[in-house]
Amino acid sequence: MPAQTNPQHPSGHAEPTRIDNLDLQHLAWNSAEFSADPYASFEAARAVHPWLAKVNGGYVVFDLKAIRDLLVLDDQFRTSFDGVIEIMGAQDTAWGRFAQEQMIALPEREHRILRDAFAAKFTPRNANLLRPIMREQMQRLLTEWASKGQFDFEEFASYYPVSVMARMIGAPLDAIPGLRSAMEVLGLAFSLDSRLLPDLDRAMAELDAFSYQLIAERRAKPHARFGTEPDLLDLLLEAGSEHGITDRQVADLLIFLFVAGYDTSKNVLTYMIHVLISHPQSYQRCATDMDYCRKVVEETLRMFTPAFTFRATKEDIVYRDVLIPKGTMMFFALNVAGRISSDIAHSYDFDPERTTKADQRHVGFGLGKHMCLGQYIARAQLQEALHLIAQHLLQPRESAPPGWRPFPGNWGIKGLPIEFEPAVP
Ligand code: HEM
Repeated sequence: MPAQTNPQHPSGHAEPTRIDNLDLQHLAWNSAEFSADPYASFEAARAVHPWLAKVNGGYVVFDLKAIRDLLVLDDQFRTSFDGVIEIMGAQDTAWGRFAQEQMIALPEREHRILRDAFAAKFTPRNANLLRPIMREQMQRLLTEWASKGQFDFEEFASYYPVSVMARMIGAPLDAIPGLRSAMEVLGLAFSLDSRLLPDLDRAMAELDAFSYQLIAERRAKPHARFGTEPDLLDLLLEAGSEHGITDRQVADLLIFLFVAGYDTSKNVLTYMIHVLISHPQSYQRCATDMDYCRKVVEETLRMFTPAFTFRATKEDIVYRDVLIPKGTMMFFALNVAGRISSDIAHSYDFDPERTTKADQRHVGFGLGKHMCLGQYIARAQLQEALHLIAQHLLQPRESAPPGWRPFPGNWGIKGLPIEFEPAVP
């Protein structure tokens, strides 16, 4: 990144200020108040510095442009879960092993081998081929739930990503409740509460047994579940054999796909309905206009995404006029960047028809070499779900105010009780 020109300095360039010498707002983000409204605190931080604040253990970048500039510097950052494992005291546990060996945490070379092996299976085309499965699973859920006239939308939404993923890899449908419970436990891991460790380890043991059994059965009978057409598990096993990837790694990838797609998709879907309830005309249009559903999904992801991410600097970095020394932990607040942005007009307004320049695109799926592998699947899932939900749950309204999940972690709505008129079949 070029340093800024500074007419006060003899060289004509700004002398960068070390990040630890900056006057920054400290964000205490581990509180219920913060989770319910992080925007007020980030706006207060922005009044002190345009793109940086301080948090326990490091610094947080919250401005969209700064995130877009920094998160692509793959050679200068490394993903680091060491701190998380230490805080949790999870060094020799099943969850600790998984957290350190999951795809996103792997050292550069191992990550590249896995990513290169599997990326070709996660194309927009392959995601589109999965749309019938997505529609079928959402239709099943609606048939079961819609006649109730009221339910907790978050609970309803939680069955969708896990059942789509189960179908994508040909897992038996009776595995879904167990998988969902395991995901609920694992989703809490990044709230960094070490009392959760025994539960995390139990969930890992169940997921391990499930994945190894599925792999063994599939090896014995390739393409077993859907006749002659390979499903996602067939494709992953095929890619794994070609690239010499072990069963341990394939099992970890399966678990990672469930984990990566569960809370994220559920929380975006829940937030999307929360927003649409206060935009009834948009909601109605989603029932008939699939292209509009696409726009609503993108606008929702700009306004809200559950994920934030973190990296440690591998070397000194100078960005704008700030020196970030080697070994600094940087958090990237993807989840608020679409609103806390000086570049986006009326950033707090929900406007699916807004025009967005390329350098203002949301970062809900991250950027750089770890950018979400499942992004096309996630988008297709959300679009298909929204289209069907808007057809079946008419005039939804909230019957109680929603709660909020912890902010650092998989943030989002915790409980969204709604009432609605079921569509007459
Ligand atoms: C709306 C739903 C989703 C959101 C918001 C989301 C968000 C993200 C983000 C922000 C990252 C990058 C993390 C980082 O850089 O540290 C990521 C990575 C990843 N996601 Fe997603 N995700 C979603 C759904 C999915 C689904 C459905 C799948 C699987 C089918 C998936 C698979 C992955 C994988 C494998 C990675 C790691 C890629 C790598 O390390 O190379 N995600 N996701």
